[in-house]
Amino acid sequence: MSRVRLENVSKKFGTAIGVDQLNLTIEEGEFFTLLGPSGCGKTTTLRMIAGFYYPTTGRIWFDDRNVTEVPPQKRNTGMVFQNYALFPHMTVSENVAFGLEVAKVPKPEIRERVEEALQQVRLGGYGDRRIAQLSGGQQQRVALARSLVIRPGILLLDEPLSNLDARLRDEMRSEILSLQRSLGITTVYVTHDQTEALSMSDRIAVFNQGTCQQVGTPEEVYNCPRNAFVASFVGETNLFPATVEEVSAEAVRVRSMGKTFQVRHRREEAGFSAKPGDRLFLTLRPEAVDLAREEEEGSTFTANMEWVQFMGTSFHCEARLENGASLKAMFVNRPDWMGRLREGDQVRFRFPEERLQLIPEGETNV
Ligand SMILES: Nc1ncnc2c1ncn2[C@@H]1O[C@H](COP(=O)(O)OP(=O)(O)OP(=O)(O)O)[C@@H](O)[C@H]1O
Repeated sequence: MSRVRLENVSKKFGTAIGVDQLNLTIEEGEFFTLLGPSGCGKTTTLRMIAGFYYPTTGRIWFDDRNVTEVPPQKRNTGMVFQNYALFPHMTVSENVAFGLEVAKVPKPEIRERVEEALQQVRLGGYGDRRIAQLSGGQQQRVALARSLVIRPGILLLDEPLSNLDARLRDEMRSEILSLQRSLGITTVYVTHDQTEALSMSDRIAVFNQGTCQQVGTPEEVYNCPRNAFVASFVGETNLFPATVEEVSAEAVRVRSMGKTFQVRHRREEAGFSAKPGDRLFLTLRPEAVDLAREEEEGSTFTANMEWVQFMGTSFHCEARLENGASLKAMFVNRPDWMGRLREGDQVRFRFPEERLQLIPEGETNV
């Protein structure tokens, strides 16, 4: 098992920047996810950890070993690719055995280890099948077995679930996670899917345009996003432009959409400071939006319901506020609410002040 450290790592492709000045530490045994939209640099980062790319500048460490320019086969990492990269003309066992054959491991040991790896991914008895005879999910398991059979210190997974249908994805998510937990192997997982990242990871690094925007536990990244990009990429959110009126020890008073809001401080640790006149975003997650009671005043807004979607466990809706801003809201399904949320209706919403947060307007880097 290894701890992985990236120190001021940048990767340029000609003049294009793949990754810029990245500093990351992935702890031993951790399930660590690189999350971000297409082209943000997550695969480039994973490939540098694997040794398929060398950084243009900076250093990579596995524990105390500088591996910056060590070739992939000498790093003891196991990698699962998005398209699995299996050999279609070989059997399952031959695919899994490949790395051990190359390393000239004795035949009886290869047989034993291949069987053990297939058991780990619940493919015991499938050794003689051909790859073409397997479903997508089974092929994914073969790829996983092939990466585990070499007993790597670090497991690298590049969007391993993106070719599977939704139900299989959920199933494989739990399987990969329980395998990782039982082996205790340091794992770096690349995905653009925030649900995968939130549900599987010990910690997440959120990427945008080649830079890391925030590193934290799923709860930290979701509940205390550091900037507008993280707030809107990890989950959905409402962002309303606001101006700071007054800053006290406990709260910041802001003006937004013609109303005044008191927002409790909770960002000192992130180095956030605001002064009167500053422009920033007031944010509120859709699930924090509430319906106002008849007599209620204060932070309430009348809005026109533009659409409502029933999702089974919840209703998702979007409404247009009087000032033209749109508001996303989400309500847990309660049968007694049927018919209360209808497209075209005037609805009064409440913004609970304890759920409001402030995010600096221009901040894009950590
Ligand atoms: N071999 C390459 N040559 C030139 N540019 C590259 C190369 N690989 C990546 N890039 C560029 O570097 C940036 C980061 O790419 P990267 O593949 O790491 O993104 P990603 O977040 O993994 O995206 P995706 O999810 O689409 O794979 C992109 O702008 C991409 O075009």
